Amino acid sequence: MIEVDDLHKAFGAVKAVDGVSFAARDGEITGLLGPNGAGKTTTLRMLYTLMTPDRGAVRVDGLDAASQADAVRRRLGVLPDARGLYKRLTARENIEYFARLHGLDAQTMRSRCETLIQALEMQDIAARRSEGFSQGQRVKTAIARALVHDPRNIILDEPTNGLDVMATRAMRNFLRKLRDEGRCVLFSSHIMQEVAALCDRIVVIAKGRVVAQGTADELRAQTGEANLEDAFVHIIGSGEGLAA
Ligand SMILES: Nc1ncnc2c1ncn2[C@@H]1O[C@H](COP(=O)(O)OP(=O)(O)OP(=O)(O)O)[C@@H](O)[C@H]1O
Repeated sequence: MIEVDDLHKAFGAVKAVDGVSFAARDGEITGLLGPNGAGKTTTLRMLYTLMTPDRGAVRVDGLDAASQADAVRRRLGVLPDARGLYKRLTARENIEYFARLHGLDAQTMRSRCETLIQALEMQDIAARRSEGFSQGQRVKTAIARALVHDPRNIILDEPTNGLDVMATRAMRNFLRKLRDEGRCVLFSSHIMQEVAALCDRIVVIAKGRVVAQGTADELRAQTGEANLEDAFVHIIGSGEGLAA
């Protein structure tokens, strides 16, 4: 469970995040949807303790991210916006390296790696050096790496960015599987169809503020629009920046 209470972050005169509050629950996929520059990445960075908020609080499974940052990090698996891999290492070695950083013993490390390689269908790339990997192969490796310590809460910044149709479908199924295991899955996207297809709850963010939140049905009901695309346009005030 991730709880966000009145987060603020400014860069000089730019108020990137201006009072964001929401909760992402266990056993649900929560989508943070907003146009380019809305403040999604900045919000997520504060959630996974990379950035300190100017104001506000984040709690993960009830733990405060500011005062208990290490415990919070252990409970989080993060796919950040930059998916840097160690290019001299194979996919498996990239994953194992993170397992060691998390202090996993050798047997747990091997079994977690194997489970993730199977679940993400990475058998063909596991022994390949990651230099030259396609975008989809890079994302898979980065996700496996993020989940190696079996976290209860998973944060993904635009996980399907740059993926083709098949890879996007596979990613959606994988996120549903994590949800069905009872985990808390939170991801950002500027693609409304993506969020509509996948999310149990949607948090719509624009200009650093939450402008609506709820299930797809609730958002449609709040706006009086028959379809979700029209509801988003209604909420945000324009369709600009919400790519199809
Ligand atoms: N490190 C930074 N320094 C200065 N301004 C920043 C920084 N990070 C973000 N911003 C600004 O904060 C605002 C929100 O950016 P953010 O990256 O959080 O948006 P986003 O919703 O993730 O957008 P996108 O969909 O384009 O990735 C933007 O105006 C951006 O230019």
